[in-house]
Amino acid sequence: MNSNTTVLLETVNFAAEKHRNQRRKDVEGTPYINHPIGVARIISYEGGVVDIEVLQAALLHDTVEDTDTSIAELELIFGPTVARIVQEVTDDKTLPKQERKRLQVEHAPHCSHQAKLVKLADKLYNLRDLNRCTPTGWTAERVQEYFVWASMVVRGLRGTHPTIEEKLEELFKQRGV
Ligand SMILES: Nc1nc2c(ncn2[C@@H]2O[C@H](COP(=O)(O)OP(=O)(O)O)[C@@H](OP(=O)(O)OP(=O)(O)O)[C@H]2O)c(=O)[nH]1
Repeated sequence: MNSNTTVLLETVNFAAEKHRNQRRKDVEGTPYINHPIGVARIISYEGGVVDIEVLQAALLHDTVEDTDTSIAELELIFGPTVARIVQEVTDDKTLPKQERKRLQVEHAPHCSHQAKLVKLADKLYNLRDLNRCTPTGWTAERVQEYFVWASMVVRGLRGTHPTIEEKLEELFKQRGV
């Protein structure tokens, strides 16, 4: 087995352990790990990106925001580049939600190319998921607001990956955003 395969399996296993007890907000309670795996798959399969550190960061992108994982732990296990990309896509959960959302729009254009790829794929996955089913407790208005906000973040990520951006633009168009 080549070493990239080993590295990716180590990474997905780490993420699965960390997200072990978390579920998505859909009615079926889909295991949370489906999301980071799906984000990495968009970058790899749909985007044709082979940068292993981007794929690792995609698999790990919610571990710091949503579990007990620290950036230092990621740096120790996966190295400084992966840890830095995850840091760039991690929201500060101590801030009020509206402030977090505002900061994502503000920071998007200043992210590294690698972090922009993860952000684009994260948004594409979540928007497709919203089209698939409405999370528990969400109104149609809240879904529409998420589309509008995501379009503002994606605007700041333009010029990163034409194919993934086209797929996002198609979803925004369908929603009249
Ligand atoms: N569409 C969808 N999203 C779900 C589901 N379960 C969990 N989520 C997560 O919910 C977040 C969006 O919900 P919000 O209410 O806007 O944000 P919040 O959870 O941070 O408060 C996204 O996480 P995030 O890391 O905050 O991403 P982002 O909003 O920063 O892009 C998304 O990954 C689901 O079943 N469907």
